[in-house]
Amino acid sequence: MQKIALLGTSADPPTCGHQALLKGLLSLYPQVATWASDNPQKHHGAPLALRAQLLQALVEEINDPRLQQEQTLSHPFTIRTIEQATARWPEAELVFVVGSDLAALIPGWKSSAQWLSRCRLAIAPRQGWPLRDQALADLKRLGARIDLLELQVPASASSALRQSPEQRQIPAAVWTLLLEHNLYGLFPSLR
Ligand SMILES: Nc1ncnc2c1ncn2[C@@H]1O[C@H](COP(=O)(O)OP(=O)(O)OP(=O)(O)O)[C@@H](O)[C@H]1O
Ligand SMILES: O=C(O)c1ccc[n+]([C@@H]2O[C@H](COP(=O)([O-])O)[C@@H](O)[C@H]2O)c1
Repeated sequence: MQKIALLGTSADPPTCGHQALLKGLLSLYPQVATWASDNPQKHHGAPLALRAQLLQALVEEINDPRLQQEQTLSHPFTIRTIEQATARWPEAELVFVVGSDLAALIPGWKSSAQWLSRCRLAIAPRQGWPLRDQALADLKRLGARIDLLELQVPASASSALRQSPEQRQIPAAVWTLLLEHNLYGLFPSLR
């Protein structure tokens, strides 16, 4: 069965961390799908349609035919995303990817045991967020089948960049759009 890695992101904004993660996934999986979504536990800095555009710019910059932006998978709740992905690729083995910062939170997500039974869960290391044995044990108790990914991803975080945008931590094509739309207070005098 062909594996498809699925990476949902708030893309608020996409960072060099997302870029490295997507490229790393392309080195591990034959196909990678990404989308911008709302996170039910967060307030976002830009509207979803604009965040989807930012992510599209990153996907185009990476420019690999095995990477696609699948906005149809976008839903705040992963259970719905997995249902959509199963309908989209009924023959594939789905691999839902998260950074290690989310590992301990997944048991609190809507219907997590239900969607974990329908895909594999891949966890990428996130600097500053060591994967705790307790988090792994809790996920396994819920039935998760887990892949621990050996990837090097820079420590960039969208929340920090919303507070203080830093060009070297944002992919070039995304930066161009941030300037164009004056996002995240890049030009305070125009706010
Ligand atoms: N630098 C990074 N290293 C590893 N994983 C990352 C990194 N940045 C994002 N991810 C992962 O990518 C997915 C999407 O992350 P998201 O778009 O929420 O970015 P974020 O930087 O965590 O945002 P925020 O700072 O606003 O919480 C999550 O699974 C997250 O763990
Ligand atoms: O299903 C949930 O309850 C749930 C709670 C928080 C986040 N998610 C999903 O997890 C993915 C990563 O979210 P984020 O905000 O870290 O980019 C994204 O696809 C969200 O829709 C899902």
